[in-house]
Amino acid sequence: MAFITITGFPCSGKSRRVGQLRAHLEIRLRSPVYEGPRLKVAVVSDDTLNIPRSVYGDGRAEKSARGALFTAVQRQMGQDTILIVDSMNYIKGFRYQMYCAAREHKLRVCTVFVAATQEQCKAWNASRQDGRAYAPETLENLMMRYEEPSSMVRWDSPLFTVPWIDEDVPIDDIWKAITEGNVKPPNAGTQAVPKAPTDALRTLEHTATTIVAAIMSEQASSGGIAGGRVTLSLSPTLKPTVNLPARSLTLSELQRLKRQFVTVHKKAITLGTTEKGVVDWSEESVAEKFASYIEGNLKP
Ligand SMILES: Nc1ncnc2c1ncn2[C@@H]1O[C@H](COP(=O)(O)OP(=O)(O)OP(=O)(O)O)[C@@H](O)[C@H]1O
Repeated sequence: MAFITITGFPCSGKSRRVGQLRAHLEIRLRSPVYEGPRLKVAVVSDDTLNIPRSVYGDGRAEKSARGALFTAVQRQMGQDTILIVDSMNYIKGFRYQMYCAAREHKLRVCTVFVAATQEQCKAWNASRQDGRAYAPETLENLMMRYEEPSSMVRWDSPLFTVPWIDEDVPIDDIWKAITEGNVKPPNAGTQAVPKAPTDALRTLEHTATTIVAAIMSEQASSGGIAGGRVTLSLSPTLKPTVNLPARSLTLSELQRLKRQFVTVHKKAITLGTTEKGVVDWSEESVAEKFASYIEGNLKP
């Protein structure tokens, strides 16, 4: 039914906010005036998966913890659940990956940004009594790497920011987003017949490569800066549009985005989300996904 992504600095009070949010949601779902479907509220977090904070000091362990979180999130997504993912979710690409999974499950989505100053997080971390404190250098490092959400990109929106001084979460707005918000279709085009994973992987790689080449050629033919809304003519029938910054783009930055994009989706394909029959790995859909990924990740 709905998927709520929590994001924020380490030790910024995310779990505390999730506690407030969960309590509000349960009260509303039990209220006699609630006439919607029967729903349960579920939370997936580092703690529900027994992931210790120490993984954030070790790249490989962190990566595998993120994989475990994503698998658990995918398993618990469903029409009968309001699922909250209570973790830092500090990587844009990871939030995007979960957003795509939510779309595939036809869920309403929203993001809650738990905002606290670095000093506040450090102070809370230092006085933490639950045995879950971060090592000070890990805390520092995570704050540096943190990629703030933006209401301008599809996968973070609608975005609700809860400053640390606020008493409570903006439950009315969140409730509206998850009960009345738009359910985005898995893709903009037609619902395609699911493809075999090998086909999907080929299309993914090939379409992204073609888009990178098309952007470079568009840029060359417009004198070095394409800028603005650009239509890419990939084939007579496939002409996605993409919004580009008004500056010269380098091949290596586009290739880096391509590699990130392919990695994120490769995971989704090999994890078997294609088998649910609702995922479209057609060229049109991949082109649309990659165009929006580029828009959200290119530096202005
Ligand atoms: N508003 C607040 N006032 C006082 N203490 C707070 C507040 N918010 C959080 N804390 C304290 O900060 C610590 C971390 O809180 P919490 O577990 O909610 O943060 P978190 O962001 O979920 O942490 P983590 O990054 O480890 O998941 C706890 O000891 C908690 O008591």
